[in-house]
This record gives sequence, C-alpha cells and structure tokens, in this order.
Amino acid sequence: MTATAGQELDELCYLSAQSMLSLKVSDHFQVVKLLGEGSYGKVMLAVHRKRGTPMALKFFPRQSTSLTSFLREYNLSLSYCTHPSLTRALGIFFSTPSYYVFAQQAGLYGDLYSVIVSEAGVDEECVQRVMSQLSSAVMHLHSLGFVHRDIKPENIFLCDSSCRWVKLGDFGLARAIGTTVRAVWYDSPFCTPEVEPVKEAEKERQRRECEGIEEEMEDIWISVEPCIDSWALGVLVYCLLTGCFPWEESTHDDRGYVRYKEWFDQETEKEEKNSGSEWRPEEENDCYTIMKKKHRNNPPPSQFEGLSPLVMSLFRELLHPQPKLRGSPEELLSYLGGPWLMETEREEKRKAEEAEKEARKIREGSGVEGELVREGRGER
Ligand SMILES: Nc1ncnc2c1ncn2[C@@H]1O[C@H](COP(=O)(O)OP(=O)(O)OP(=O)(O)O)[C@@H](O)[C@H]1O
Repeated sequence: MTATAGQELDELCYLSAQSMLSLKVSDHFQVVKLLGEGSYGKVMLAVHRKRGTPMALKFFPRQSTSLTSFLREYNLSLSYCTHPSLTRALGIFFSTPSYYVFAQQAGLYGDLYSVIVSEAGVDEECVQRVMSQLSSAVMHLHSLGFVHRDIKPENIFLCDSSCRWVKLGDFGLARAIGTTVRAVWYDSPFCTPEVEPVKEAEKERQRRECEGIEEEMEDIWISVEPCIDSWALGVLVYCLLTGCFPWEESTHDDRGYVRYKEWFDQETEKEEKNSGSEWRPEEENDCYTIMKKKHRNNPPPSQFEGLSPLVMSLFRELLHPQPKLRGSPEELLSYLGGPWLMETEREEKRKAEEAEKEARKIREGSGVEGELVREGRGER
C-alpha cells in the first residue's frame, strides 16, 4: 500500500520529534531584525554565527502552539517546498524555554502586501510575473498532494525589490488533499463562498448563547481540495491589479459579491444558450473577439471597470462560485501575455504611477494607508 501525502508528512513529524534540540538562540545566531509578525508568532532575520548564512527564524510561542502543528509546518516546508517560489526550511529546528523555532529561506524585501498598499495596484507586467511564479508554485504543491489554504499578499515574500522573484510562505494551514477539516469562516474575500454556511452557523451559535440555550451545535466539516487555492489566486490577481478587494466577503449579503455572482450567472446562462448554436468563423474568428463581444453585451459590475475581457474570463475560471467547477491554478498559464487591463486603464495607471513617483519624492517616507488590511486567521 502506498502512503498518502498526509501519512508521509505525519511520519516525518514523528521521526523529527525525536531529534529536536534545545538551543539558546544567541549561541548560534545573530538576530538582525524583525521581519514580520503573524497571529501565531514572529519571524526574525538572523545570521548563522559560524557560517554567516542569512535566514528567517520563525518563532512559535510554546504556550499557544502544539508540537504537532509546529513540526507539520516545518517538515512540509523542508521536504515538499522544493520549488523556487516556495519558501523552504533550512533543516534547522529547535526549542527554547518559550518557543519552538525553525529556520527558513528569508525574503529580504518584505511581502506583497506592502507592495500592493504602497502602489495602489501593481503594473500589469509585474502582476503577470508574480502570478506565473505563484501558479507554478501552487501547482507543484498540489502535485505533491498538498493544499496551501492561506494564499494572501502577506504570505508572499519578495526576494528582490521589483517582484521578479517571489516566494509563497506560511504553511501553517497547509493540509493534504482530501483531509477532512472543521470548516472555519473568516471575514475576508479570500475565504471561499462554500464555507458561508459556517458563518450562518456561527451567528446561530451566538444567538443561542445570548438566549442561554445550552444545546451544542454540530461543527461543519469539509474536505481540503485544491480549488481553495484557485479561489485565493483569483482574488490575489484582482488585488494586484486594482490595489483593493473585489468585495468584502464572498457571501449572499455582500453587495459586491452579489453583483459579481449575478454577472457570473448571466454569463453562464448565455453560454449555455449559445452552446447549441452554430459556429460562425467568419464573424467570430478569435477567442478575444468573442470575449470582447460578451463584455459589451453583459458588462461586468463596476468594481471590475478597467479590467479586460481576458482577465474577466480568468476570474470566471478561478472565482467560480461552485468549488467543483472551479478551474485549477494551471488555467492561469494560458492567460499570461494577453492584456489584463483595458487600454484606457493602462494609460491612466501609467500616469498615476508617474504622479505617485513624484509625490513620493516630495513626501520622503511618510506612510500611506491602502484599503487592504493585513489579515490573520484564528485557526490552525
Ligand atoms: N521567510 C520569510 N522571509 C521574510 N519575511 C517573512 C518570512 N516568513 C514570514 N515573514 C514575515 O512575517 C510575517 C508573518 O509570518 P507568517 O505569515 O509566516 O506568520 P503567521 O503567524 O503564520 O501568520 P498568519 O497570521 O498569516 O497565520 C509575514 O507576513 C512576513 O511579513
């Protein structure tokens, strides 16, 4: 019998648990600075005292972290993140009286979140460069049997200042494909629409609590599937192109999402109607012409203004409301190289970028707040 990816990872965790050392950080590393903090711990840039190797040390407070979840994240990063755009662990892991720690490749230029908020939308070429790296990294992870489950700008680290090389990190929520997990709702467009029932259940649980009803509610369980990552990649494309979110949360009471869903359903309906009609090559001779025509007949909701028919078609793949019909990250590859912004938008963006450069020179370092908010998830 061949072991599944999840069993293989469990085995690595058992084996590595035996060889965990207890170390004093300052004996082995010179800590340089804080790289970032998340809901589970902090990440420091450090240099190995003997070898001079720079690395990111990820500190997990022992009080709030189980050894299993620490070892799972470490071993997954060490043994499966063998793609240049996945953040790989460096084979160093230990404990201190207060923390579990492991070393990882360091992204020395911050994360994608900072780029998005400082530039109010990244230039199109850069967006495609980032997305081609990420789609191939995520496909690699999927091919080894794992789903990341937490793709967002804060978890994409930069290896240079112009996003020529990015790495997806933070594998704390990654699980083997097919694992059954308790569904958790979190308030973000990155949370897939299929977990909306959990939000409703949460409301009901709170209502019962207020009314003193003691009867326990059952948890909702879902299977971990690659389409969770497809959704996040779709939202990420939108964030990169526009500098904001397409909607606040993917639920039936969010106006932005409802408008998207209505547009999506109309597109699907039309497609179904036309599927039987005869192909007329003399009228519609390339895919892009067809897309442009559709764009005119059923314009996307206002939050997508300035985005091209091509990228709207990509959204229809990655942001498919039904998980089973959602496209795989591989779809992204066939959209690279084409226009993701309308011509007018591209021109405006170029002007805005120039103005921003000028303004930045004048401001000299004063902070700018974007509309995106850094997110953390209370689940692991
Ligand atoms: N390898 C790394 N190189 C550079 N920066 C990093 C690295 N790992 C983490 N960071 C920085 O630290 C921040 C927090 O790290 P990370 O997301 O791994 O922590 P977390 O506690 O698991 O976060 P979350 O709340 O998203 O679950 C990141 O947003 C990033 O800015």
